[in-house]
Amino acid sequence: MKLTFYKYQGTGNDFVMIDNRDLIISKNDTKLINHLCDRKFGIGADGLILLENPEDEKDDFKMVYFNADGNESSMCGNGGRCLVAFARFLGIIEDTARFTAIDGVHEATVKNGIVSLKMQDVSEVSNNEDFLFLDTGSPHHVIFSENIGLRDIKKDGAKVRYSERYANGGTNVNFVEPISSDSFSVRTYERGVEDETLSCGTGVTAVAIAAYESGKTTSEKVSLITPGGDLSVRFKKSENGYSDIWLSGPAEQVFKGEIIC
Ligand SMILES: N[C@H](CCC[C@H](N)C(=O)O)C(=O)O
Repeated sequence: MKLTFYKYQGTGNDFVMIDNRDLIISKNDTKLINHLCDRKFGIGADGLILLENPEDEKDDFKMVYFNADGNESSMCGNGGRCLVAFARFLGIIEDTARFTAIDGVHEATVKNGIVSLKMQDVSEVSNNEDFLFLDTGSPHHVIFSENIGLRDIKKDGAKVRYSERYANGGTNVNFVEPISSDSFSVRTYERGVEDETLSCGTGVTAVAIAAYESGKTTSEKVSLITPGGDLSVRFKKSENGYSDIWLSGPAEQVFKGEIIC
């Protein structure tokens, strides 16, 4: 089969994007999806995203996300932002979008090359002595630490991800260093990639909320500096938790390609 695909990246988190409105790709083809994401034998990416026709008539499209290991996964924030840019490129939307992903409905806007994605509300944040845990569409373990630039993220992240605490399904792991009262440097180990990625959208969203929850910021708008680029997260704190959460940053098409598979 000759497959047309597009490669997108959002602050260095990169994805194979496929217009699957004709359902050419089966969601059960783990082997194919893993091959397409392989950086030596395939196209290479942190994940693969199918754009499909909406099931809800109020939606513009549907998002199906797979980690590089080929397994369908929980929500991908940077992937959602890239999918909005892809839908705009295909002419499906103009500057606003509404779509459904595995964690529910998302709204998005596109302005001056920046894609802003509304994330699901967060009602529970587990604030422990040396880490916080919350789910922003994907599960995130958040550790505030000094000198994160010196860390071996793959080693330190895998230790947490495969620990007894997360035996049931694992987690993503974020290492965070405060830069100012409203900006933080973040490095992320991603479940399903099983390595450090250059940024993680649900991860920086979790970091922004964890910073507020643990008193490391009093701002409801936070800058997150990742090895792949800068992201911004804004939210509203209420007595029920966190809502009106928006993840903003660039999302770019790198190339279009064809692959025989
Ligand atoms: N690897 C994550 C999903 C993708 C998250 C990340 N790429 C993002 O931008 O949110 C997981 O299995 O929970």
